[in-house]
Amino acid sequence: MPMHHLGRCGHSPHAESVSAGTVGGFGAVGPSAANYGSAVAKLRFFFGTMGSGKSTQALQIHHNLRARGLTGVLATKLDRSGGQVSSRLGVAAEALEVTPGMDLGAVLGPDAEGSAARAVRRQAGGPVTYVVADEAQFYDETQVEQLAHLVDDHGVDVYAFGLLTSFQGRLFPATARWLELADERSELQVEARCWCGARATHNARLIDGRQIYEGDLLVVGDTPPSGPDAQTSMELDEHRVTYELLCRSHWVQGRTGPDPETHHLVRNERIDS
Ligand SMILES: Nc1ncnc2c1ncn2[C@@H]1O[C@H](COP(=O)(O)OP(=O)(O)O)[C@@H](O)[C@H]1O
Ligand SMILES: Cc1cn([C@H]2C[C@H](O)[C@@H](COP(=O)(O)O)O2)c(=O)[nH]c1=O
Repeated sequence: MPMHHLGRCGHSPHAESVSAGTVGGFGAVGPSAANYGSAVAKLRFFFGTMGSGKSTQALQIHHNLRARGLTGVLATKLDRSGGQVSSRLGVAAEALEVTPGMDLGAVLGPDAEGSAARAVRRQAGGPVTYVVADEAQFYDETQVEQLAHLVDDHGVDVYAFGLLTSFQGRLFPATARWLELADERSELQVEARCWCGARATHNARLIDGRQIYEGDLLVVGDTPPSGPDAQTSMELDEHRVTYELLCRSHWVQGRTGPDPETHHLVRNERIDS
């Protein structure tokens, strides 16, 4: 029997499924009577900086599951290339575009009805038994909870890939929710590097080449070398937005490169205040 058909105690998760909407909710303390889905399925959260290989690994996992005949979807939200998961290694694949407020239980669940659910099942090649979710930091917190319900109630395996912290050095709200709910949390093993050679732990946002610490949380953009010249480089109010990977020390200092003249501190008062 394929792995995804085994529920807890060997029961089929589909036979004992309970609609996501009926579960007590994550605010409730202690296990819910309805939480008796698959013992095998897990909510996995993989995190790293930009350029740490998240999309590459998401594509690999989806490819390997598909290659063994498992039916599931690749999903993304606000990917740079729109409607697909794209890796800087050059691989890309069509993906379900998760939009704000989209009810993932209603779209991905085994009992889901309607044209969106049918389209998803067509893309999955059958009932959704796994979800590979890229750009997971952009999901609504409610959507993270909906995916956790799919794991517990329907035995759907979820593999989520996202950033830990924003350009402000704070957890994304969705990331906090992934960390709170995940069965497994893993840091990506490919070490992105700061210009100084240390492991990059922070994502800096640069406006016209200068690091900033305040602004909108979500601004789709890219890292050099593709960033500055790429079509995907983001223009915001006629300013060029790029991202740079830095070690904590250089992120705090606002030092985005070796030359103190051109890679100088712009404002570090935010972190001290
Ligand atoms: N030409 C290349 N040769 C080998 N690896 C590359 C090349 N270009 C990019 N990469 C790898 O791709 C990684 C970025 O992968 P990607 O999946 O796009 O990252 P993320 O989704 O985390 O932003 C880089 O850390 C680097 O290891
Ligand atoms: C740090 C940070 C990043 N973003 C955006 C920029 C990119 O579009 C994505 C991350 O993509 P990747 O696949 O991990 O390279 O997130 C943002 O909106 N806000 C931020 O603080």
